[in-house]
Amino acid sequence: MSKPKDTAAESERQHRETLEGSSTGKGIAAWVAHRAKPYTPSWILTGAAGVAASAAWVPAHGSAGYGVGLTLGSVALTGATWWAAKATGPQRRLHSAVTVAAGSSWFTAVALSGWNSFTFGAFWLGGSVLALSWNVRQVMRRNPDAVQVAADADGTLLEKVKLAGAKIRNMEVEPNRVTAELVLPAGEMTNDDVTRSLGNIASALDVAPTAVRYLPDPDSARRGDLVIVPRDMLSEVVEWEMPTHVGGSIADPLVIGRYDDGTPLMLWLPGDPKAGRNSTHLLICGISGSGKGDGALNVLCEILGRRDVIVWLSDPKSFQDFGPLRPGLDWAVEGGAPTETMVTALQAVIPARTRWLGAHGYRQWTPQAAEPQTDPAHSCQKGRACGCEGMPFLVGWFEEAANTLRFMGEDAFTGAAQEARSAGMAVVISLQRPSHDQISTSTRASLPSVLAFGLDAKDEGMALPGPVLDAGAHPGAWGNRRPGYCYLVTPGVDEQRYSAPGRTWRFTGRAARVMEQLAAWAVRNGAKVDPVTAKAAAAAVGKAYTERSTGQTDTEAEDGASVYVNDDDAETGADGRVDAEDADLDPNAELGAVPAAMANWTFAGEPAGGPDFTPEEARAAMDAIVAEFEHNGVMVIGPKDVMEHAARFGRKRPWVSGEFRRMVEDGRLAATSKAGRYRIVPAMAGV
Ligand SMILES: Nc1ncnc2c1ncn2[C@@H]1O[C@H](COP(=O)(O)OP(=O)(O)OP(=O)(O)O)[C@@H](O)[C@H]1O
Repeated sequence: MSKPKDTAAESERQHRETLEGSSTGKGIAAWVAHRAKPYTPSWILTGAAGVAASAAWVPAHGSAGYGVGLTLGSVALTGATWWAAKATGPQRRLHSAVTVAAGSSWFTAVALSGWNSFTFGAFWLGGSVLALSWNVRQVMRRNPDAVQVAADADGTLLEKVKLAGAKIRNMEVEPNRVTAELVLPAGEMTNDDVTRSLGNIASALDVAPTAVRYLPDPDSARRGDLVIVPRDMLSEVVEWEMPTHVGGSIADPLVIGRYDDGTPLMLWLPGDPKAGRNSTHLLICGISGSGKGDGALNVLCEILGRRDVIVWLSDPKSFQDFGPLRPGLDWAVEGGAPTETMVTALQAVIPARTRWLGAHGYRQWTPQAAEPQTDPAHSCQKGRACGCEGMPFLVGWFEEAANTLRFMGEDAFTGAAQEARSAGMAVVISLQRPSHDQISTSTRASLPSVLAFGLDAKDEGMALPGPVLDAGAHPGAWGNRRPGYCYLVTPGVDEQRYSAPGRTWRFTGRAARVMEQLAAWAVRNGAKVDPVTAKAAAAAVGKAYTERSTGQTDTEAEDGASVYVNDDDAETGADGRVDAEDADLDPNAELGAVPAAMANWTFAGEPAGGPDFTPEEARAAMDAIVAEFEHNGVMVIGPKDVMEHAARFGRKRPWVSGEFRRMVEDGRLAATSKAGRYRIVPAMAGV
């Protein structure tokens, strides 16, 4: 056990003592004095300060040097208190510092000017309030629930839940947490037996199922810590106020709520800061009403407050929740074709970004990569600083992502996700249900982090890793009855915390105004897309990116993008909107000559009534259709999308398929990783 000191047990002993006493007249006075005794130190100290200040007044009176000394002493004492209390909780630290600051200021005032109506009033009013505030803390420190649980969690409890023979070695009782070190009988039981008994332990102690957790000792099959958190400290709803670290780096923690013991709930998208690994992708999941939307807002607001990150976001829900933040996003699209285009661009920028990072000596993205490259150790030119523009971290965010994942196809997603982790990119995917019909096992495995809100119990296995569920995590117990309750599994957080519930902050109407201000801040002070990413995106999807609508006015990056002609970076695209008819087309296969049978399809048997286009006119019409798609920012298409238009001049599906092949040969279309879908090569890329 890490903290042998048992403050709750001590407060319990004091509590028992205060209740003891007799009921005779003398006895009652003695009992009152006895009960009041634990609360007297703060009052005695207040009185002592009064006496000491009166004594100090005599020599101090009228001395300027003494006045300066006292004032400096008061400041120094407050500073020392703040420093000395750094190991305690934030509330205790603030309370101590405020008490010392108020007390020493008052002492200085009396020492210099003596007793008058002001110093007297401040003494009895201020002194009483401060003394009482410490008494209140004393009362609150005792938590009968924890004490009761500790009393119950003895050998009888273990027998009741069929763990007879197990021993409790140490028991630590904190205000709202009991930690019992369990040692199981050698050769008879394993940690798995305790895991299986967690529900029974919760039932025996009459606490919530999620209040009991077991953290097995990784070095032993029969030892571990049984943690019981009797009172739900998360039941209080806390409103979101503002991001925690505006102007900081995306490498600083994103703080999105708190755990049940009050510590901050946080994650690092660029990866574990201690281990220095590659970035992580995040799955946010939870059923409707579980608070997933507010949870996502917590994460996104934290991201947008950082100086070195840009966000591409797809939201098929038409920015219902994210509306106020939209101007702060580098690129924002709704669902359907624009999302498909964004995914294509996201895949296309990966190799360009990885190449740039490698050329500048970064094995992984760091905040330094986002700054101008003035360090010769991070230069693309031998022996001297290159001065290249920095590359901000890129977050690709896909709301209601089940369709997006289907568009991309499993292999395309897992491959891209893997590569993106070393390209200074993180993908955030939000899903209502992480079930097998929504997300495949391998796609799930490529998302190392998860923020799981209340779920359907049968989806728990896909949401959280087995050991976290074994340790007592149970999001299925919440459903949508505990909005904002969540489990966070992510690199950088102590694994023992994975099974501890947390709660995000709630967004209310008032938050919209702050979000607008945050977006405005991001437009002015946040990162702008770097030329490498912008050019790779423009090469892949052209105007869909360069003419994207955002709240940003800086078009520098887009200007740079328009001269980019290297198409290698944009070789792959993705989608899943493939007709059954096209599914067996292999877009990557060698495009041989058009089959003989197809040659005859051309323009034969056109329906009567269709415009009488010559082959040349029909081809020109086809080119115009593709140009129209490009003009509208739809950069990934398939024969199905074109059919409706081609039918108007009497062309059928085989003719359209033939035209697709011609355009691939001409370089106007490029195959994507998905059968039957093609990326329009931006007209400018061939300039
Ligand atoms: N941390 C929280 N504390 C308390 N209430 C919350 C919290 N987060 C969200 N809520 C409330 O829960 C309700 C549902 O939240 P939210 O809309 O975020 O859920 P959701 O999972 O996104 O649902 P849907 O998918 O239907 O949009 C809202 O009334 C919201 O105010």
